[in-house]
Amino acid sequence: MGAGKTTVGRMLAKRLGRPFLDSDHEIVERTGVPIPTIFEIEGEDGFRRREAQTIHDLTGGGGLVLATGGGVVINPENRRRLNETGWVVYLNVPPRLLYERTRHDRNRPLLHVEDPLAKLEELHAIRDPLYREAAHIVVDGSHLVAAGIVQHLLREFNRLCKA
Ligand SMILES: Nc1ncnc2c1ncn2[C@@H]1O[C@H](COP(=O)(O)OP(=O)(O)O)[C@@H](O)[C@H]1O
Ligand SMILES: O=C(O)C1=C[C@@H](OP(=O)(O)O)[C@@H](O)[C@H](O)C1
Repeated sequence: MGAGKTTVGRMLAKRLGRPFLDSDHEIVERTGVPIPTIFEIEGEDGFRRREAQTIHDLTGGGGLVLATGGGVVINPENRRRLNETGWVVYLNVPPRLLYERTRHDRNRPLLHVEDPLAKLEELHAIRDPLYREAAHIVVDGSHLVAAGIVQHLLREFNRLCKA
């Protein structure tokens, strides 16, 4: 949901010396069309099926930093798969800031509504417990400096690996 996962994920991957992948980008590559077009032709259900297949295909091998679309947690199998195959980070950003960071971008079909802030508030309320269920680390993504979030994550990964 425009929480800053690309910014933070790329920086983290660089620090870890691992490749960075983005599941939405992979879906666009596979279909050859932008995400709003998938929603138009196949509806949200069609997009979610492609998303689940992509998550399945990109996880399990390890050795990479994967950014996922904000709705990936709706599907219990996605939550389980992500949680069991890697360290999952929930980058939590309040709806008002999500709105600020996404309002110039037309690439999010779920936000093509009259009141995108209200939609973000609704989605955040529904999804927050699901992100927490899937995640090993919950981090405040409203931090101003992405590098600070990355430093924090590196310390947390270290702690988890030693536990
Ligand atoms: N820590 C941050 N502080 C301020 N702005 C940020 C931060 N992280 C991301 N942004 C901005 O928010 C927007 C969305 O970030 P991005 O990383 O592309 O999000 P996502 O991949 O989750 O959609 C971009 O304009 C980016 O510059
Ligand atoms: O929140 C969602 O359900 C979605 C978020 C989008 O990704 P971002 O999290 O990058 O916006 C994209 O996967 C799709 O439009 C659906």
